Amino acid sequence: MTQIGTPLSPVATRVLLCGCGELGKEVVIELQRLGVEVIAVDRYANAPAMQVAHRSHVINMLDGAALRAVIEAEKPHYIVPEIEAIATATLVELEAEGFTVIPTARATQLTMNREGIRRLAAEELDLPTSPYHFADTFEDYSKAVQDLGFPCVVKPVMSSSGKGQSLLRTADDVQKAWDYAQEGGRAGKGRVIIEGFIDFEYEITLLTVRHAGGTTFCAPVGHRQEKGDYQESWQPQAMSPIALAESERVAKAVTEALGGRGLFGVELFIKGDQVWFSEVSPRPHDTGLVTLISQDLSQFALHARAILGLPIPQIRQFGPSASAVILVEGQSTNTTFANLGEALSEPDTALRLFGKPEVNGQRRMGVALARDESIEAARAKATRSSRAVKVQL
Ligand SMILES: Nc1ncnc2c1ncn2[C@@H]1O[C@H](COP(=O)(O)OP(=O)(O)OP(=O)(O)O)[C@@H](O)[C@H]1O
Ligand SMILES: NCC(=O)N[C@@H]1O[C@H](COP(=O)([O-])[O-])[C@@H](O)[C@H]1O
Ligand SMILES: [Mg+2]
Repeated sequence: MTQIGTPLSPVATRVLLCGCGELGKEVVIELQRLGVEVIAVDRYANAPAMQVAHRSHVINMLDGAALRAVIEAEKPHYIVPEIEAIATATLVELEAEGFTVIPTARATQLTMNREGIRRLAAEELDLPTSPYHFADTFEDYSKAVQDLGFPCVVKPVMSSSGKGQSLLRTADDVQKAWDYAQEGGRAGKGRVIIEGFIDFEYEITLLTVRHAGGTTFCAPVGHRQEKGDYQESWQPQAMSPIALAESERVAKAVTEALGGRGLFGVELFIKGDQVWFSEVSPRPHDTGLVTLISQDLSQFALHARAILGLPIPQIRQFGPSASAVILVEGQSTNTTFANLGEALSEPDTALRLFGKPEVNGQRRMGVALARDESIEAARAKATRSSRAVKVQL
């Protein structure tokens, strides 16, 4: 039987979050609402999720010994990865020693590296993906580009939010895309994936939750990306019944292969009735921020319920909804957000300001949310709200 003990007492139910950005912050809030004791871990102090957790630790999460030390000291009932860049080999060891990793240590290991998840999806599960090659050297990379032809996409195998990613249109792009991929990878220089370009009509994230009662899909989330980074998302994305059924088949297959309990963001490219698997996050997805206004149980609430083994009898979708990011560029540790009266002047709008302590370059610092009569109206409203926010560095 599922039970939750009093936080900060010997019977507490303890969750340790690895990664403390905007997505983790909302997961922590949902866990706090259920009376869970939350320990937040990230590489820098005052990260968003740390500000709402019971306590926090600052460590290099790619350092297996440091990660193990924190986990052994805190003895969490659930370890919840929130980003990809973690010493996942250590998570595999800890799981073998009896710790529970959400959704599974293997899922975090396979998705940390694009090669792991791509080979699983395309070669083991036989799911449709873009054609692809991996390369470690400029020479192999050039051959791969030649084989796939233009346009094609190159990404470091370890990166996220579009870091190090380029679209190659002509031979002139080959050298600079390589140089950028070598700079942009989160673990420094190394292997890249080269993918054939999929000329999709639209792309979706199919939020899929594996919980005690089975697998449940949210309504599809459509989104728009720039340079591999999400700008706006909306729900529901209109789809043909065949494309939706195929999307659910692909999402079911990949999440079943990764196993465990939790919410997954399955990224898919769609053209007519055709569906390609792109990648999957074994955790809430940035484009799923829209569910903070579009569903009674957001993707974060669903993750919390799934982790704790609680039921998810129904997910209520509230109709056309959208999110638009608040991107900030510059350098500051004293950012302020003004003109919020205008940003929230329309009905059915909401804001999340993440509380990130620093901007250095470009950073996602908040998101505007809106509901309306149509997807077009909801997108326009969310974008108006986002643009109304005046950021002072
Ligand atoms: N093979 C492809 N064909 C067409 N578009 C692509 C391809 N690969 C990536 N893209 C575009 O770039 C976006 C980002 O790619 P991808 O999801 O692989 O990057 P990411 O760095 O993992 O991003 P995130 O961490 O935000 O999910 C996709 O959502 C899509 O818009
Ligand atoms: N696409 C993945 C994604 O959106 N991840 C989210 O961004 C945070 C890092 O933000 P930062 O780079 O501003 O520190 C992560 O911690 C997570 O919440
Ligand atoms: Mg992606």
